[in-house]
Amino acid sequence: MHIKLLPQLRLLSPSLPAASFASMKAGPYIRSNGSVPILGRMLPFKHKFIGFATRLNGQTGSRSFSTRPRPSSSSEFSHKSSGEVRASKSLIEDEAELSDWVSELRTDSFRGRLTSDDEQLDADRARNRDRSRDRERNRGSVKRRRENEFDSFRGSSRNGFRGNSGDSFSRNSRFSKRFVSEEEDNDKDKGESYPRRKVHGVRRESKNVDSWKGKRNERGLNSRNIGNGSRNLGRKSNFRKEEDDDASDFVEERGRKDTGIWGSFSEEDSDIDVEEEDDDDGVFRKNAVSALGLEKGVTNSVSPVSSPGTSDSYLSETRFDQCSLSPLSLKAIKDAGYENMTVVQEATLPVILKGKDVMAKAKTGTGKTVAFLLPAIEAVLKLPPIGRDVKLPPIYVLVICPTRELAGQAAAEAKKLLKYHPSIGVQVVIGGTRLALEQKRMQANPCQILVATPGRLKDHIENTAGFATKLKGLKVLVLDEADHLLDMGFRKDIERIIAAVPKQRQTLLFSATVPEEVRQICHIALRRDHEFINTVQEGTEETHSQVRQMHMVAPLDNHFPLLYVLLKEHIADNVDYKVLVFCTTAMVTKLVANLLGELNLNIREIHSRKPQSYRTRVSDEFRKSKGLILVTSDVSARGVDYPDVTLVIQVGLPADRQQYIHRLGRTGRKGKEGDGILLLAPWEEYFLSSIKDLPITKAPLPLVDPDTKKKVQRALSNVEMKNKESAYQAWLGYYNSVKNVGKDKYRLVELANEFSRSMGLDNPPAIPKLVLGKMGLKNIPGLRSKSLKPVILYEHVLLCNLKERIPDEDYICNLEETEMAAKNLVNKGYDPELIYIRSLKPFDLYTIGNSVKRTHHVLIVECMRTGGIGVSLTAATT
Ligand SMILES: Nc1ncnc2c1ncn2[C@@H]1O[C@H](COP(=O)(O)OP(=O)(O)OP(=O)(O)O)[C@@H](O)[C@H]1O
Repeated sequence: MHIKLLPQLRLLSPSLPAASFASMKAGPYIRSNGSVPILGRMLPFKHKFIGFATRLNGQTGSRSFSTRPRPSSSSEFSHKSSGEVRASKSLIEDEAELSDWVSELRTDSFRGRLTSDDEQLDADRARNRDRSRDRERNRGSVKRRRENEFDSFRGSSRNGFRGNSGDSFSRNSRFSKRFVSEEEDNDKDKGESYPRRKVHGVRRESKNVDSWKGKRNERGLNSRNIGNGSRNLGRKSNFRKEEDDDASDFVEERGRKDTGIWGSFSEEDSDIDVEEEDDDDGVFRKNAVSALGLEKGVTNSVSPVSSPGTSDSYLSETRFDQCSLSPLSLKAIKDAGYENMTVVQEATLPVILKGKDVMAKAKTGTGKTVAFLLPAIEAVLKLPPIGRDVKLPPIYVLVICPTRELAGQAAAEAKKLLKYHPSIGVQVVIGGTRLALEQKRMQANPCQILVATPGRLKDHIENTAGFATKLKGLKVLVLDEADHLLDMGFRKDIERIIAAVPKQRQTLLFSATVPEEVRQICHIALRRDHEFINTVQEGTEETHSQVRQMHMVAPLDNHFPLLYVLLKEHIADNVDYKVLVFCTTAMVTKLVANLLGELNLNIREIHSRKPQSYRTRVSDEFRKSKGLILVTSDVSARGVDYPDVTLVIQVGLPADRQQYIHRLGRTGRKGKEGDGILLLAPWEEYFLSSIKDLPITKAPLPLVDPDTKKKVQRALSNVEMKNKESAYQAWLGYYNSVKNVGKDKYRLVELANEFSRSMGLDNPPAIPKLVLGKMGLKNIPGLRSKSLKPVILYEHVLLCNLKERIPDEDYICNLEETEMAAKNLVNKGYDPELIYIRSLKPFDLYTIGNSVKRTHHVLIVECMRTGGIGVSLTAATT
């Protein structure tokens, strides 16, 4: 059920059609302490306030709270065997943007001390030293004996290793290894550490790199030639495979049959001996059809590009001007400073220009955005101009990105490429901004290309007049970070969006990771004859070999001091340091940022609970800066292109293997060097099995001296109690959703309380009963619970000067923040039925209601301008 707040409908209750409220139950009459008099004073008319708490039959219970992407209902997560949890889209990740200051819930504040464990720390150090020594002994041929791996890691940065990496990459790019030969794969199967290849080129230019590579070789991992390989110059060796497809509802809707086309095409298929064929676009492909014995019923092609998977080179030898692009596009490309195509661009451009659907996989930071934007722009250029009399000019290209930052970035790249095509307009629609503003902007400006986040796009489809009609002219649909968008968290929105665009269209799916599950369901979006262009050779690393990856395992209560030491060490070694610290949830991010700020590090923080304007500002600043640390949740995990990031630290479990790879991919972009550290607690170590094919090595823990420990303790005691409480609750919610940890609730609570102690708290903070219920943690020993009161959110237009006169339990927001505040409160465990919004603008309230209803099912809105009475908006759309 979807109730619109039309101006005429402002007066609720008796006059509303009974059917509209059939599923609602009148809630308690809510009086807010003191709020009515204040509002009454502000308004020249008599003010009444009636609240209607509505309840959606059966839905309340099913909407479980989680700090993780979306609720903990088991159906909404797909668990991987290794214990990974494929996180669904978070309420807080992108759709639920939350006002920072609104999170100031009153709580009993108490500060504790940091419990440290020197003995454990020392034991860890000793163990790691031993392990390190063993490794050293085994190494034998390593020229420079290192005191320990951590020092070596630091040393490599000191030696200026990073400096010339970019060059080495462009020099060696070529068509590195395009295809793994049988010989190489056999080597791999035998566990040989270094594939023998008939290749030319440089292995590594830096000694440090060599030493790292040596380490990898010892581990039997895929150390490889870098930036070189068999030079099939001017050629591309792909192979093609087609197979039978089954029907799928969605594809039938699009008028074609499709199936889990990837299902039977395993990664080992790339070992198949193939025969080369010259394609008409000048691209050599290796046709695997006959070799695969799949001639019958073959429907799609899979084209691992032969070289890039084994090369860390991101540039190909092909120049943009060798491709049939419009002269004005070429001019813009030149202005952007791009001359040669990147490998993924070279591989995909000819295929996309031919109009084919493409799913492309290419490593992080290798130019996928241009790879899909450029041919999409060319497609628009080929279309006949729209007559002036057309009232609703179509949107031709729709790019969907999972986060706002990414959407903004893609739009900026599109604008660069459109520099000399002024008649083609790019617009962005993302959450956290006013729907009405976006509506106006789209009306007033050309919008042939639209970049959007899924939730807001769905909002426009449902609520913006004429928008659905404009989408009917769509020619190209792009899903950036496609695996994430097709994951459970976004799936419903994406399906709804796909249903709203024409079946006859070109679809492009791009990502650095394409797990098997996504291959199975990509037919939701793609045509049966699409091509899978994989520039990451199957069976080889999905990460860049010039990024050194390490993990450290330490008890939870050592994590904060260790993080501090790691950052200090890195800063000391890198004048131009630029670090990303990934935390598990938004509230943990906030806590860590507070702590590091207290420790006088140059910190910025970004997560979904920050207002969009703040996020944009911080993101822009970090892009341009050096000497800065960005503490972040997963809003920065994918796609965000921050140049020259020197170190990525991941604290705690990443949501899954893909997320680990994407987070790590914020460094090592465009062939640059970088470092990655994963900091885990001992009980999180199991995660390593899901990334065991990646060249990640265990590093001994750096020394944390007693002074440093005390310093961190002091800093922790300065962090506000409410931040610790929020972090504790968020931490509990996150790990509760992680199958391996959350399955044993008793153990989970023990660990959460360990986390609480690591923040310096003697007693764990109390958690709202409602939240505990939703997390399935009622009556688990070790938890403390509390009840919550109703809350009223005030739109601040008239009340901003009266903040101090508003009772404590109420909040003042501007209009965007009202929505965020509501979500924030729900995330904190407030019952949505006890959240009330007061505002003066019926239209905007309508907008808020419709946005919020996606995730929260009840908001009660009071329309005072007309002296109206409360109107209930419900989240139910069915
Ligand atoms: N042909 C090119 N030559 C040089 N630089 C390029 C070229 N194409 C793109 N770039 C630059 O490469 C950088 C990385 O590009 P982009 O962000 O599209 O990578 P990506 O593959 O999408 O990464 P991720 O997987 O993290 O999303 C950007 O700064 C972009 O401007």
